[in-house]
Amino acid sequence: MHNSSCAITDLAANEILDSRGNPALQVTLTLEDGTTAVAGVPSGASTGAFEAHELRDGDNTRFGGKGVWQAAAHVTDTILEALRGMRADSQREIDTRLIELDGTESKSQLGANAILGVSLACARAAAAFHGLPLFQYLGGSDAHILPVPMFNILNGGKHATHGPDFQEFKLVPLGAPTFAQALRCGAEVYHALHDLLVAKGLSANVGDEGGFVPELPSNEAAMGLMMQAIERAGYKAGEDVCLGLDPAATSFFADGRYRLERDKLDLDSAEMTAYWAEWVDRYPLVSLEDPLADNDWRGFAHLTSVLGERVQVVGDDLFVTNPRFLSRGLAEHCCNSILIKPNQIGTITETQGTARMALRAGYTCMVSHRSGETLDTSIADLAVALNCGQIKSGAPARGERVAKYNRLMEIERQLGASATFAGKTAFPRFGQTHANAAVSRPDKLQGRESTPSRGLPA
Ligand SMILES: C=C(OP(=O)(O)O)C(=O)O
Ligand SMILES: [Mg+2]
Repeated sequence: MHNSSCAITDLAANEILDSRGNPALQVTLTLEDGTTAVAGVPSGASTGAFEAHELRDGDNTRFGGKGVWQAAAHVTDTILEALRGMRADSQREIDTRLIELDGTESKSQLGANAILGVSLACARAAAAFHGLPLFQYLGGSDAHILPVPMFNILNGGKHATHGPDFQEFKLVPLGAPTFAQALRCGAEVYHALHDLLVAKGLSANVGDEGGFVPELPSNEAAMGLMMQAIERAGYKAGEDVCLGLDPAATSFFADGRYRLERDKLDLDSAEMTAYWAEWVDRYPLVSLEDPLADNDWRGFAHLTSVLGERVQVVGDDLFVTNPRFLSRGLAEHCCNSILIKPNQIGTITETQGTARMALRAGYTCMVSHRSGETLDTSIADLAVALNCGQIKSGAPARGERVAKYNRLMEIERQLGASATFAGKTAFPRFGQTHANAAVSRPDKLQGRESTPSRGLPA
């Protein structure tokens, strides 16, 4: 059945600023019946080596970052010419056409930013045309699971200066009964951490994703602060709230060594794994993302064999949302979870394909924002569409981060009685982990925190 009013008639593209103040691409798509949809494309800082190519203008710098006018021109010239007249609700055909049109493995001809902007705008327009919310259009009538949010409340690595070596220290409020209460918990612990930092005379400045960036004597001191903030906010660590990490280890890996400046340590891959094993013993960690560098496949296989029964090991830079790298990971038993970032692969169809491939293989999936974000909230809908149960979108503060969390609350309200918060079920290893380590062994934890060489300044 052909309905011509769903046909694509126009595409517009322009530069906007992302949350770091760098140019980002915004695409507006129009259908024959007058429906319009807008999509914004985010941008990473700690990018994986094999991510789809984000097209940036040469040295034509604007606003302190490189522009996206070339990508915008591809949208309004080549892509519009190819898609004009196609039905917006034929997402798979449209994405296939975009891939063919580009013709490169890395989407470097048209730019993955141009391609994703169109792919997303197309999905949004089709959803609007059919009178469906985006999560239902993408996920069908069974899309009902609200993801556990991971709140990155303490920033380091490439997302902050003078912070810890590790990029993200995250709260995982898996014990909450609803998404809205998980969000409230995240905000309360975030504020408790702020007050704790002020009380200790530490900086409460924030990094790219809205988390605080205190200057600390060791990386582990950040874990101590997270635990104290949870307690200060009146929650029970290991029960109401667990912890997640994204060290983004590629950023401190060179010549086969992991160099931790804060800890004055220079480790090989096996020693880095042993370092993480100690943290898994000591803290209620449920998720460990990119604990090793993105070319350390053997190291990942070893780490997964040692820790994979107890903790979620997530491949972000390792898999770059790409089925080719995920296949290698499945074959070599690397990780048991994948991060899903639409702009790492470039189309909605491929993003959903990689996520479903992972879920079929028994891997968990976490949908993710980028460190340079726009106000686009598509990832919130995508997480519900996939029923995958996990999302990360930074701190529960800053407009571009809370836009996604607020959208999830809206979806929860829309779904009403059908809404199901993923909670602990999103973490199949939760019961087997040492998730209660901090609760059942407070003496050990306290001991570590008061160790002078590793402890916080008074
Ligand atoms: C969100 C992340 O950072 P970026 O967008 O800088 O890659 C990440 O590494 O998971
Ligand atoms: Mg990451």
